[in-house]
Amino acid sequence: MLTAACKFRNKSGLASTTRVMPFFLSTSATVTPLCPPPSPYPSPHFRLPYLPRRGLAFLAAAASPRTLPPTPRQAMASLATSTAAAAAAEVTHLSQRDAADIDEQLMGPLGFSVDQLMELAGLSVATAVAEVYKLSEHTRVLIICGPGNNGGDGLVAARHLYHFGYKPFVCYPKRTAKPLYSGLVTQLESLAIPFVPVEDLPQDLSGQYDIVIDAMFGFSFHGAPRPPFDDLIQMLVSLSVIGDSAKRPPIVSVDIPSGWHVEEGDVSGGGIKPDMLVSLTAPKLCAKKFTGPHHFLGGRFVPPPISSKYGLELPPYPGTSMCVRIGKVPSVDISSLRENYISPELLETQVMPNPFDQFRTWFDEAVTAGLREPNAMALTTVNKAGKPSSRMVLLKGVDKQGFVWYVKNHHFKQLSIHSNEPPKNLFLMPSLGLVQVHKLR
Ligand SMILES: NC(=O)C1=CN([C@@H]2O[C@H](COP(=O)(O)OP(=O)(O)OC[C@H]3O[C@@H](n4cnc5c(N)ncnc54)[C@H](O)[C@@H]3O)[C@@H](O)[C@H]2O)[C@H](O)CC1
Ligand SMILES: [K+]
Repeated sequence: MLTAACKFRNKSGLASTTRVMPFFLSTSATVTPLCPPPSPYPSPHFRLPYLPRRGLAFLAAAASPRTLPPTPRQAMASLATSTAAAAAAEVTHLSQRDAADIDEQLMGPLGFSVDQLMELAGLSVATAVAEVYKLSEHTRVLIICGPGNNGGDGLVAARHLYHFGYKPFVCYPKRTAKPLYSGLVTQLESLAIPFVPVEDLPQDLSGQYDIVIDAMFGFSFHGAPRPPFDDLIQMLVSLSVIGDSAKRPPIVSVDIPSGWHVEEGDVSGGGIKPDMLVSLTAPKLCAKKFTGPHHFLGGRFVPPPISSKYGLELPPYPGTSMCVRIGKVPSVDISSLRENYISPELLETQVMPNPFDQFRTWFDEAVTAGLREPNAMALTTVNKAGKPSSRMVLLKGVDKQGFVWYVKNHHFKQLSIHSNEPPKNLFLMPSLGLVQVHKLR
């Protein structure tokens, strides 16, 4: 019997297709030990014969691109970010002065343009948001942008979030009449991203948005916030006081929680309490006072001359990631871990008549999607007393005659393959949303 439900997305995570795998029943139980394979896989290895299909049934499970689980690569990146977080106990925090100095040097002798840095900063914000707040539960994102570069980071993040599948809304009340900013606005308009005037925002943002990004002020903020940002900050403060985090959109602050003193933090104690902070280049001193669950670093552009001049101790970015978690990894509520599967139909006409051909196609897709060890399968057997046991083995081949896998010699004795109950194998291909169960008689 072979069952599978599959949703597939390509490496970029932007395209998806839905697949089904037929059940099939076969008629007899035989397991043929084959010639010992070459080292490093000790003998014996076994081939389950291909047997004629008796019937077909279908399991349906699929999802839109918005609800797909992370690819293995993303999962590994998350793991790496966590590992990096643990390793980065001591991270440099910058004064306001040093932050501004570094900015000047990057855009002076080090040859960067503000557009470049802002693009990378905004991309970091978008990727960090997407890493923590999955599309399936957080679709509508309000980005509140200030008049300076922090606001520019927000505009860039809005564009990337749109391309990641989120639905951004932008509140940008004090527009800067420079080509960089008007270009960013035009880009968002071309994506039909709504610009929401301050007066049209509801006093309580919790009903209309799933995430609020605070891109009002960064490291050049000083004094008390002037209108309309004073009211906007208050709106975010009222959100933070809703005790039940499940009932309010999380607040993500870009570089600095707006209204906080850049070095001293939330001096009055009545400021924004963001759930997530994405520090850019390096955390500023105020980040020491950040107590939310998610602190990320972004702005993967710091060249060695800056690192050595300022003695920057920063965690390494994992792989190709644009952000890295810093600080403690929050403990996960295991019961809340779930994927939402929307279930369109799965049609018999969409699958290949021969389930082994179908398996092979999906297996190749799993490899292409970067799944780690897609040939790992759980093999379950039942002994004569009816006691089941499972172990992980590696698939070493599949053709029209069956599946081939290896186990060590002494493990073979424990397989109980000659009992009445036929062996089953199980493939878990989470990045494809695929579980395949094979049972042969
Ligand atoms: N190297 C980097 O890390 C990069 C960071 N980026 C981002 O840029 C900001 C800093 O940008 P900057 O334009 O210097 O300042 P702000 O965005 O913080 O805001 C300046 C803006 O705000 C006005 N303002 C200041 N105080 C107040 C106040 N009390 N009330 C109202 N308005 C105020 C001021 O007049 C200016 O108009 C950094 O944090 C990062 O987010 C770059 O994008 C890339 C390089
Ligand atoms: K901010």
